[in-house]
Amino acid sequence: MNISVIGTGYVGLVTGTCLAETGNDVLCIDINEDKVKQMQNGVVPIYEPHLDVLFDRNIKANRLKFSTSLQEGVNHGDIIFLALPTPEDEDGSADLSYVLGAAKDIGQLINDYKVIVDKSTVPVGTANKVTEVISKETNVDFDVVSNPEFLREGFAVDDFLKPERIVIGLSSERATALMQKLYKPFVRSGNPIIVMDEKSAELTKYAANSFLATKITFMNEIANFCEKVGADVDKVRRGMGTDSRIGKRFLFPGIGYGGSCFPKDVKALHKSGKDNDYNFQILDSVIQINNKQKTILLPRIESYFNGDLKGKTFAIWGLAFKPETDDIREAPSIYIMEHLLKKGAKLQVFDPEAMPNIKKRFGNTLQYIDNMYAATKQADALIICTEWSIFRTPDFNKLKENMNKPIIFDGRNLYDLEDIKNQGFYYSSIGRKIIG
Ligand SMILES: NC(=O)c1ccc[n+]([C@@H]2O[C@H](COP(=O)([O-])OP(=O)(O)OC[C@H]3O[C@@H](n4cnc5c(N)ncnc54)[C@H](O)[C@@H]3O)[C@@H](O)[C@H]2O)c1
Ligand SMILES: O=c1ccn([C@@H]2O[C@H](COP(=O)(O)OP(=O)(O)O[C@H]3O[C@H](CO)[C@@H](O)[C@H](O)[C@H]3O)[C@@H](O)[C@H]2O)c(=O)[nH]1
Repeated sequence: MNISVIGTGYVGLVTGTCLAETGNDVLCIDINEDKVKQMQNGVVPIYEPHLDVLFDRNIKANRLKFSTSLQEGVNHGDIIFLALPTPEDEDGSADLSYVLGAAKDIGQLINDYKVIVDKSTVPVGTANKVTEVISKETNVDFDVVSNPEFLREGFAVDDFLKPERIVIGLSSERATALMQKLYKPFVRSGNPIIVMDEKSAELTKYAANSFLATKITFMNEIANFCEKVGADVDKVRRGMGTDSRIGKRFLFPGIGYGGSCFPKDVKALHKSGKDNDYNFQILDSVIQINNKQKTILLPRIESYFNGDLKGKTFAIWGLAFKPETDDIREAPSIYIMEHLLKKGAKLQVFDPEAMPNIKKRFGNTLQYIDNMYAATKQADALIICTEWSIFRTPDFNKLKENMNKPIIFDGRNLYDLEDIKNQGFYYSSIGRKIIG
């Protein structure tokens, strides 16, 4: 099939590449000329594991192409995916200007039947809005489909190729047949394509993300309580997670959830509630608790140094909002670093992939070190914000040699308490007793 994807970010580029991988002829459109040039030159503009192999293969096979021209995109695709940003607006709602703007432009450009697919995360009722906007511009026949995306950054290719489910919200038989045909190769494992109405599909996405954010937040509260009463959240987590009704995943406490999705999606669902005369009390709490959790290490660090951080040097390991991505959107590291800089601290930072993005935001206020050990030289403490695998088994002797004092504040609970005690570190983590 001929497919167009409008927007080549984490979702659009993965969607386009994976659809080319199953034999479709895909044209990806982006407004960012530099990005399009890079892709036309065979360069993947984001860090996403395994994407480069598929990207290369499909460009070579002539199934994956790039352009800045929406007109070309509209002419090319039988199915046109909208993978555009839906960032948080000032009032917490999802900003639909990118999606509705593209819908209007498409309406002015179509001249034969198209299926327009909302891949972006959009509030209930958006498919109707997209339909209205396009209808105002054209009399040509078209269908609008809601097809929310559930991929995780860092695992995006695998999640797209082997999805646990595909949710499709639509009301037209013609579009149903096309979407079923498109997704057939991805559900060979027996995982379902779940077809429903547009509104339910739109809400499914927000419900899933908000539930996961709530699960994490619940565990963060349990962790905070563990510290009050002397329990160990790692043990509690294992004790709970083995109950199959609860499940082992997404029970890891830490310095809050971040990223380009959970923070904005929880707020957008909360706002949708308000707009429809429903008060999502649980989400209100989740938002507030997570805001606090992001900076939970700061009072501990300040109290350890008697409130005086001026001139202190901190090594920061992990800047991305999670491992295996270069994405720093709503990363807890940002909030921690901004606070420490305000207090006059010097920060020596390291991340395997996210340093260029952090540099765009922080400029030369940070010392960017391209080696995790070198970042700890003369540091008064090490602060861990992201659980990259390479941080899991460090050479503790090297750390002790490098640092002024062996002190670690760990926002991701990477180390075993007994091990770290034997190594002679002061160690403060989340929901576990302080060592040292
Ligand atoms: N990132 C994720 O893991 C993820 C997962 C599932 C769903 N989503 C949702 O998917 C949507 C896209 O997210 P993302 O992370 O891929 O965004 P992104 O910011 O990484 O990418 C968006 C792309 O759209 C381009 N763009 C903006 N305006 C355009 C226009 N008018 N025409 C063409 N291109 C345009 C930008 O240049 C950019 O390349 C959002 O609604 C998000 O909530 C994201
Ligand atoms: O036990 C856990 C699991 C995750 N997190 C944090 O939660 C955030 C989100 O993590 P994750 O869900 O792995 O990453 P995303 O790439 O943001 O993916 C989420 O957001 C996407 C965008 O909507 C959805 O498509 C995915 O299904 C959903 O998992 C990160 O800050 C993690 O550090 C925890 O603190 N504890």
